Amino acid sequence: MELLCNAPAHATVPSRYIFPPEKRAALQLDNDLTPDDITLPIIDLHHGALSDDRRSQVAAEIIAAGKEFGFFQVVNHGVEEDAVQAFRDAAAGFFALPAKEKLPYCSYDMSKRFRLATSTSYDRGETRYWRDYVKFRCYPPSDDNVRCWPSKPASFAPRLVEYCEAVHGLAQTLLGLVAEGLGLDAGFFAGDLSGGDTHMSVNYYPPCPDPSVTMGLLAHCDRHLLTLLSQADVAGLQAMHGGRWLLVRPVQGAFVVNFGHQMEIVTNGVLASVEHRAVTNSVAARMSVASHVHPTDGCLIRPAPELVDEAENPAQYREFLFSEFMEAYDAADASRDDVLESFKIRRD
Ligand SMILES: O=C(O)CCC(=O)C(=O)O
Ligand SMILES: [Fe+2]
Repeated sequence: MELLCNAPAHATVPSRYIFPPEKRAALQLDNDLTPDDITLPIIDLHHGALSDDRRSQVAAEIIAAGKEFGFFQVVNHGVEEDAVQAFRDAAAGFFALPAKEKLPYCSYDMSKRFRLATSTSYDRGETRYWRDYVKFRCYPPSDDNVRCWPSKPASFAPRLVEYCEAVHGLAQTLLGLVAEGLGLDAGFFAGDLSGGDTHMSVNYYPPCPDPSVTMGLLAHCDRHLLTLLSQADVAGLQAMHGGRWLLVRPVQGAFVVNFGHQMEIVTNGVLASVEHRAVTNSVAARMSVASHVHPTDGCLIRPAPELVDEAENPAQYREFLFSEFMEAYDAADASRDDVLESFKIRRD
């Protein structure tokens, strides 16, 4: 496997990474057209010390941000900056290992519990994406999960456990606030809907000599319930908003939060799963650490009856098991419209 992280710094872009002009990102970082008056909401969680009044205000902010953008950032979220940095350092250390140490992990087999790969396994064409990544189950630290994690660097596993414990707590806090903001029971998302193993993607985008001809990560929606992403201080993530790509500007210490397809379906379309992608830059390596909160495989997914009204607001999606959705997503190569098609209820 030809990993970008094994190559010396690139002086030029090899042709297999050059997208045809019509498929390039019209909006690049170097040519940032994102209007200053549209910025993603930054929501202050007050370190979890929320009085009842403040709680309902924060819950309302989250729902408003979710409806308008499907994306927001959280600060003062209670996850220690040291824990974030320590895991980021360990993950960067993994990509920096000698090629032969990483070789045993290289795989496009999606059933592997820890795998390292490049570009994407959603093959929508020949051109490669300027990205290496690892994907694995990061929480809970069960024996089945832990034994698949790399032993090098030695800090990887212990720092991962600390990071994921903290991020799990934050995810549950956010889900409680989402439920409250929607008028659901505070524990609505706490059972099977968020009870599957959390999956992590660590995406590594080395500096690219010509960002205008490459893409970091294809446009996609996340397939699960909720994503919490650390991008540190290097920009590259863009979210679709009003028909154009909006740059998710790095905010010191923040987590970027977005909703996956399951949230869109369970809320009957109120909190949409929004398309996003990553672009490259020529100056700095970028690493994003995405924690994906999953339902259990056997979880029955359906629009929440509390949010459905057969006369005024009928269910837009049929019932299904989460495992069925996972298969459909892979079969549709992560395309938003294609994957949702088979779960939508037709009314014409
Ligand atoms: O690199 C990024 O910021 C985007 C990562 C992402 O969308 C994902 O891992 O699902
Ligand atoms: Fe994503």
